[in-house]
This record gives sequence, C-alpha cells and structure tokens, in this order.
Amino acid sequence: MLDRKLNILADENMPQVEAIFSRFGPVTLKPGRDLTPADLQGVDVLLVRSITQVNEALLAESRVKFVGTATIGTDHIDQPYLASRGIGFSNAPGCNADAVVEYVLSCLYLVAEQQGFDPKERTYGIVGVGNVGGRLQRRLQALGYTVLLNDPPRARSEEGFVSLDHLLKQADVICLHTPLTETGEYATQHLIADRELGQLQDHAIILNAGRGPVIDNDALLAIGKTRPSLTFILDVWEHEPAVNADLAERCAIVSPHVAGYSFDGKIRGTFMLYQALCNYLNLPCSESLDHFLPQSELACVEQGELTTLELMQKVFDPRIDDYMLRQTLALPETEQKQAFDQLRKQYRVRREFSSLSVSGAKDPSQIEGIGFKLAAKG
Ligand SMILES: NC(=O)C1=CN([C@@H]2O[C@H](COP(=O)(O)OP(=O)(O)OC[C@H]3O[C@@H](n4cnc5c(N)ncnc54)[C@H](O)[C@@H]3O)[C@@H](O)[C@H]2O)C=CC1
Ligand SMILES: O=C(O)C(=O)[C@H](O)COP(=O)(O)O
Repeated sequence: MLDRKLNILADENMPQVEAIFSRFGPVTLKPGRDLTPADLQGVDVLLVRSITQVNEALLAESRVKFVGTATIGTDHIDQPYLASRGIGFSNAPGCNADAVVEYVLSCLYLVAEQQGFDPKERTYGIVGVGNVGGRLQRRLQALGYTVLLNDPPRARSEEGFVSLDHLLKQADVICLHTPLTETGEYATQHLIADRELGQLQDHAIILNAGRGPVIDNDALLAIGKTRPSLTFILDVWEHEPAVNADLAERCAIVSPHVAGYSFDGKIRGTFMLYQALCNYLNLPCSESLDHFLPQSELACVEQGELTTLELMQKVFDPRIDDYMLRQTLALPETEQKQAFDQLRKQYRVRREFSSLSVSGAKDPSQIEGIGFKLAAKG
C-alpha cells in the first residue's frame, strides 16, 4: 500500500496510461516535446517518450522520484544524473521490437516487388543485434535467408559476427538497429559516413530504423546523388523532427519515426513501466497486460490469391506513412516539424502480424516465419 497518492505526469502519446497508472494517483497528460521545469512542480513520477530530454535542466528543482520512458532507446535520458539524485529509472526494452521487425519486413518486401527481386536471393546485414536486430535475425533465418551480423560489443564474448566493413561490402540489404551513442569505444553517431557508404554494393539497400544520427545524412544524400542504384529506406532522421526534404525525396520509403509504433508495442511499453514502478515501490503487480491489449480485433483471412506482401499490408502498410510524410516536405521548417510530431501523435491503431491468422496458407513455413499465425484447421 502507498502511504500517499503519487502525482504522475505522462506524455500524452501513451495509450492506456491513465487506466494503467491511476492506482498510484492522479495522472496528468502533457505534450512531451514541450515539458518545462514548471510542469514538474509537485510531480513524483515522470513518464516520457523519446522526444523529452530528461536531464538536470528539467529535473533540478523537482521532487521526481521515478522516471520511466516507454521506449527502447534511452539516448534522451541523462541516466548518470538520475543515479546521482537517487531517482529510479526504467525504459521498456523489447516493447516494440516486433513492430520494428515488421516495419523492416514490410518495407523490404515492398521494395522487392517494386524492383522485381526475390527477397530470398539477397544477403541481409544487421548492424546492432540486440532486441530488434536479434528478432530480425531470427525471422530472416526462419525464412531461410542468409544473414550477416555486426555487433562489436557482443563480439567481445560471442562468436558469429563480422566486421562492419565486411558486412557493408557483402550484404545486399543493410539494416541499422544500434542505439545512438556519442562517446565510448562503440560510439554510433555517424557510424555510417562517407567511408562506410563508399563500400556499399551498387544495388545495396540501406535501411535505418534505429536513430537518425547513426547515418551522416549529408553524406547519404551526397552519395545518393552520384550513385542512383542505391536504395534508401529511412524511418529516423538526423535532426528530427526536421526532415531533410532532398534526402527524403531520394529515399524509396520514408516515415516519421514510427517503425516501432504498433498499438501492442505502445501498450507493452506503458505496461513495462507499470511493472517497473511496482518493483521500485515494492508493490505487487496486480494488473495484467492482456487486460489492456485489444484481443477482440484479431482477424482471420484466407490466403487465396493474396501474396505475402498483400497479407503484410492487411496489418501494416508502410506506403501510408510514406505518403503522409511526403505531404509535409514542402512546408516551411517550423510547420514541417509540427507536422512530423502530429503524424506521430495521431498515429493509427496498428496491430502486429501475430494478430492475423492465415488459413489456407500456400507456404505455411513462410507465413509463420514472417510472424503471422496459422489458422487452426477444421
Ligand atoms: N524507429 C523506431 O521506432 C525505433 C527505434 N529504436 C532504436 O533501435 C535501437 C535498438 O533497439 P534494441 O535492439 O531494442 O536495443 P538493444 O540495446 O537491445 O540492442 C542494441 C544492440 O546494438 C549493439 N551495438 C551497440 N553499439 C554498436 C556498434 N557501434 N555497432 C554495432 N552494434 C552496436 C549492442 O551491443 C546491442 O546488441 C534503440 O536503441 C532505439 O534507438 C527502437 C525501437 C523503435
Ligand atoms: O522505443 C524507441 O526507442 C523508439 O524509438 C520509439 O518507438 C519512439 O517512439 P516515441 O517515444 O518517440 O514516441
């Protein structure tokens, strides 16, 4: 039992946060990008997304005792500062990893159809093999595809990894899933810059659904101008919410940092923070995640003449995000940045592939490998 109610301040873009957290006390919602120290007065628990910089400037005058971010990434959180103040902290590792993997697969199958190649004939390179990259690896391998892995921190104690240079030269499709780190032995800021881009094969596809600054965006645009056969797929941008319109126009598929935006992933992220706060307060976790996930929307389709890509598009269609972001590119910068945030704030309810049961699958192992359920026979 709590001896007093806690005041909770949450980003307005956290579905079900009031339902999940109201047992601790009143929940106030605010736009995360604009939080100021004044908003933190009287707040005990702060729940954010990736757009809030949580640091001394925001928290110095506050009594906040616990900070949670409903995201995988933590580059917006000054964790040493929180530790120095004894403020509890949790992120939500893995919460939206399946959504990112499904974004990647959807984009790759779409580009494969547009360019007329069979995805299984390509070699895939994954840079950053953690929650997201590891799940992508498992799905690609389940489909029988060839996968190269690069993850120097893991390679210190594990087998099976190649150097970044080897991966860039050998892979046809390169997927970036590292965190953003600016310092240290494995810093990822501009991990992919002029030299690295120069090693790509002519027909290479490079996809970034990690953090924008992992690729030097100016270098990407420059090489994009001289090597027209390279394909770029970008969900994240170096100066978000600003988007370099020239670069976006050079990309095959663009989106406003929504690769992980499945409804399931967002609820999972919020729920993981609920569990973390319960642990922090030594309280039992009495709620269940299933209670908050929309089970009733599970759908079943007959494959019939539908291709795998068409099945994917029944759940998630990256062309919608691509179209919506492109509509904003000609706006003046301030309006374009607001539009970027609005697209994220008003994001549609997107489920994950596992919400779709497929009956009459033409290739059951492929359907399962992608992440759909096979409908029970009979
Ligand atoms: N676009 C989106 O909507 C989303 C983006 N993300 C981003 O993706 C990142 C990865 O997510 P997770 O896989 O869950 O994180 P994770 O922490 O589980 O895995 C990251 C992996 O990258 C590796 N790594 C670190 N430095 C590296 C380097 N220099 N070169 C190669 N590998 C390196 C780590 O060893 C680790 O295995 C997050 O940090 C976040 O920034 C995550 C979710 C959604
Ligand atoms: O989990 C992460 O890390 C992400 O990048 C999130 O999907 C980003 O979502 P927001 O927190 O920016 O809404």
